[in-house]
Amino acid sequence: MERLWPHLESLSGEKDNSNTEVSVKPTTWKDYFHITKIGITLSNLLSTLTGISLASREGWQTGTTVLTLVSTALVIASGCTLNNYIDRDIDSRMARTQKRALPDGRMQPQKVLWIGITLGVLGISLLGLFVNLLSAMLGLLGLFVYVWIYTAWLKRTSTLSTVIGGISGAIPPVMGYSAVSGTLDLTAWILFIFMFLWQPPHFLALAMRRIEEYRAAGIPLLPVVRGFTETKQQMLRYTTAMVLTSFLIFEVHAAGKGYLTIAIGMGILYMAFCVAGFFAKDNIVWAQKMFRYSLLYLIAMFIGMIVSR
Ligand code: HEM
Ligand SMILES: CC(C)=CCC/C(C)=C/CC/C(C)=C/COP(=O)(O)OP(=O)(O)O
Repeated sequence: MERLWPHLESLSGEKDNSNTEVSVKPTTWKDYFHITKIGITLSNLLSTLTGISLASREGWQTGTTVLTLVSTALVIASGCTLNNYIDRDIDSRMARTQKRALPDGRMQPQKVLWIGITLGVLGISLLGLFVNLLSAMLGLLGLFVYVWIYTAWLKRTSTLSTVIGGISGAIPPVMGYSAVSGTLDLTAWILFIFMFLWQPPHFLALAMRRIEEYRAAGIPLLPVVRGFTETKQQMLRYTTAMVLTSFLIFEVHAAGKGYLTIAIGMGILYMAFCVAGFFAKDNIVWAQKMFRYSLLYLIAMFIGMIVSR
């Protein structure tokens, strides 16, 4: 295992020397939240809530909603914690990530590994025992794709990492939907495709903004390998497909006219932002705005789906 995936040494029980270079500092209570990437966990939870809402047309079931949110949060937090564990070597090479608890020596890798495993076992068990088997299986699939396929393998080796990683990011809303409906119907698939398509423009904007750091860390992202023009073309393609998919949520009567208004307005603006990128004087400033807009767009769309029936 060591030769193929040197960053996974402790999984095989071998000695972990990854942060022996840095002094061991005391762990703060905040570190326990931050290793779960609390911002990403909570935003994924909003997507789960949206899935629950779309499937709850007959009215909310409070028990199922609370149980689904708590157990899905545990599964996502598990994925993020295990991502922090596996990525501790590359995280120490980038300014954005080197102050995290592991690269900074505030937590021991073995401890983080066990926290990640415990959260995952707890979340999947709760889903399987108290929600349904389908949502538990989806959680397991999301965890597998995010931790093993994306983090341990593709992130270090291929520009396809973010596209394949997008499968895991598209699963939480479907977990919410299937927790209530018990099925994977057309609406569930549309939701999945919408979230899948949202992610490449979201992340490619960040990858452009931080290109020098990613290049230095040796991560083969699209802007690093193919340059800015190709990246902008791909962002426009994904965004166009995502905006068209967003209209289908109205077409299948999963959300109402209020939602459609938001989808059209915010969608056209998103595409206009993408086109503006080809004329941008400063690519980094443009990319920064695109990243922020990707988050604003998603929050507005989720609120539209939840509120407009
Ligand atoms: C291929 C999939 C994805 C990739 C590669 C990705 C990557 C990233 C990265 C690297 C950051 C850190 C930005 C920074 O530190 O400056 C980030 C931030 C963020 N992402 Fe994503 N992301 C993905 C999917 C998602 C999904 C599915 C959601 C929500 C449903 C999401 C929501 C957010 C939010 C809210 C932030 C800002 C808050 C924070 O950094 O804690 N991302 N994303
Ligand atoms: C069900 C389940 C577990 C779903 C996973 C949901 C999830 C956490 C989605 C985010 C996907 C993703 C690729 C984030 C970036 O990680 P990164 O390692 O590129 O970010 P970093 O560079 O900031 O560490």
